[in-house]
Amino acid sequence: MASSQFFSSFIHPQLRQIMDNMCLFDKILFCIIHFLDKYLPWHRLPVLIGLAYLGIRRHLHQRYNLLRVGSSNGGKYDTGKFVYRTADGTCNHPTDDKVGSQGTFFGRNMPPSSSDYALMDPHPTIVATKLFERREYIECGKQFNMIACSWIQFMIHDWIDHMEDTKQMELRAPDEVAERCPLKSFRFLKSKRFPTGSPDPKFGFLNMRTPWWDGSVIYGNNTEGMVRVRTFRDGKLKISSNGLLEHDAKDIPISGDVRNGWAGFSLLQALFVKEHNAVCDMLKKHYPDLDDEKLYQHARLVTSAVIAKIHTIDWTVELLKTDTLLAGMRINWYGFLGKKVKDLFGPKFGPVLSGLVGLRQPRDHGTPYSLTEEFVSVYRIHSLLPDKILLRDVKSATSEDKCPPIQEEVPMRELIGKEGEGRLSKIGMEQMILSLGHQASGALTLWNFPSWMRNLIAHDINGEERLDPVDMAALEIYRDRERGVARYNEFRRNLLMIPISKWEDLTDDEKVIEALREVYGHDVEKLDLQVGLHAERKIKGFAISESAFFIFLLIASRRLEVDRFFTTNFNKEAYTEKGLEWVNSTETLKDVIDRHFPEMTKKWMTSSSAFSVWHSEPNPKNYLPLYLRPAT
Ligand code: HEM
Repeated sequence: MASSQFFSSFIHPQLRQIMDNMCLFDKILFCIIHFLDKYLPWHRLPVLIGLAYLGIRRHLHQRYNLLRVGSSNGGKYDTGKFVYRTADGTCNHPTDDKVGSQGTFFGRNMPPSSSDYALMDPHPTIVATKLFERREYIECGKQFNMIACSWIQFMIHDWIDHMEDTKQMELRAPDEVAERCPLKSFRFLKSKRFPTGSPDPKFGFLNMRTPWWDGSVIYGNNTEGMVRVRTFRDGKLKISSNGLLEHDAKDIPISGDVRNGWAGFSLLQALFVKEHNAVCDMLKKHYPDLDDEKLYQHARLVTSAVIAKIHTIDWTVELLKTDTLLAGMRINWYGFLGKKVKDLFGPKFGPVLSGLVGLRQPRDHGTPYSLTEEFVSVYRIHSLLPDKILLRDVKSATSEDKCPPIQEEVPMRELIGKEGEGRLSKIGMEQMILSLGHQASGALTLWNFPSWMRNLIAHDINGEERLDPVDMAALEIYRDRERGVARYNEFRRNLLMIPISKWEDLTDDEKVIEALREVYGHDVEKLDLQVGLHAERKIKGFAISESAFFIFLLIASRRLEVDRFFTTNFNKEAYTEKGLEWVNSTETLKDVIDRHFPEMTKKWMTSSSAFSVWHSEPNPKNYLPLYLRPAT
């Protein structure tokens, strides 16, 4: 009791109750990070101290921010019989065959919101109109390009998708904003709720994609999807002669996921189908006895691991451009001792020194794996999308040009769904990669939500157009509330962050503060999560908010350490020796682009990563220890 009072005196009053449930050791750790949050923000400290802070935070989030929702209803099985990934994500968890399979519950990082605000308070269309809608396109600078934007959609479609209900809901814009709304009202399907069979939480939502990092975005989420994309020859997947995705009789792309696609997304699917097929060729050359099934299975493991690695040590590093995160993400894959030591000794020194990949046993920290409602919410980042794509013309470039001149500006609307597929096939793969590479994505800030998405014809899981257009900006606000995701301040408290007590704690921008007052009055508790994440003052180098980042910190490691195929079965038997070499020698998206388009990056990319604007300067030399630096 006395120790409880002692520690409480250090802690913000609104966080004391959370701390009371911690063991003594965690209370001490919590006091350390709380002290730093108040007085010495971790991102201003030297890299090693910053890493220690993030290590403590990740530990606390693993203990207090992984909540189980419902049960998988699975059972024991013989892991020895399942040495490859299954089509629907079953048989990955070592003792429960259903964990992480298609159609299981989304988990949670915190309890469903306990606030009493009504579902329509304030009306989502008011929030969308007054705080979200793009007034003038704001770019995110040179840090993040349109390949990076397409990439994250490519990943989202690997991991998460809520099952819809058959019940419709209508949102009607209040008079106050109706004149300014492209849709005065719109209809959409509710998210389908299922009882969990347990009191806490009572209801949950199902994920229609497999949450594993298993490449389901190209391979499909079940047997039917897998059969659709395979050629059943030499392990390969279907691809058309122009290098882009093949299409069926209804002009729908043949790929693992076709919902809400656009040209940039389809382009990355095609690139990784090419990668899969190249892995098949390599394996067949070295192991001529492997049949179609084995070639497919090994190549799927290798390609999925390449995708996971690029996301970890290339994409995330561009999103969070700081030396601490550059080191942190490389440590996740290779460990503190770095790539050279891991190449020599393998994963034998444990997760900190040798990284998470190749661990002897998967670790789920007591909660079976799923992705979470809060994870979905922090990835609602549609403001990355611009209004148009600037097509660049290599043929008319001179030898002095660092960037090919603009040939045409294509509105985003024309690049989505079937129309987008048609445009992409005329543009061609090379010109599209190059154009997206040279174009910055949108910034994640208020008043930058694409206006064209406020009157959007969405596409269903079969790639077919929906009948009713939706206002995505308003729908995103509604979705978080419908699913019981905490509002901004409650979200922060649950993530052990200091809550805001006035608008000035969130931002220095007077115009934003005025707009927040207009929508939420003085009630900071009412602030919607999406608005808070977009309005929050950013850490230098971060494209996203710190509040969103702490969810990533937890989940980015979890996706690797919990998966049998990145831990116990990350070995020669599952991947083959040559397959492991392929994963090991591929570090970045640039490596993959170079493999398939050898001249492109040499000529047109000066940036350090294929995810930052290609004509930007390479990163300055950083001060990381040599062994932690990426190869140049
Ligand atoms: C042209 C490109 C895109 C289109 C047309 C599109 C469209 C949509 C639509 C219609 C929904 C479902 C809305 C609902 O009923 O709740 C959705 C959900 C979502 N989108 Fe996008 N999107 C695009 C790009 C992106 C990008 C770049 C991201 C970046 C991460 C993203 C992240 C998400 C997330 C996290 C969800 C929620 C999924 C869920 O509820 O399970 N989308 N998108």
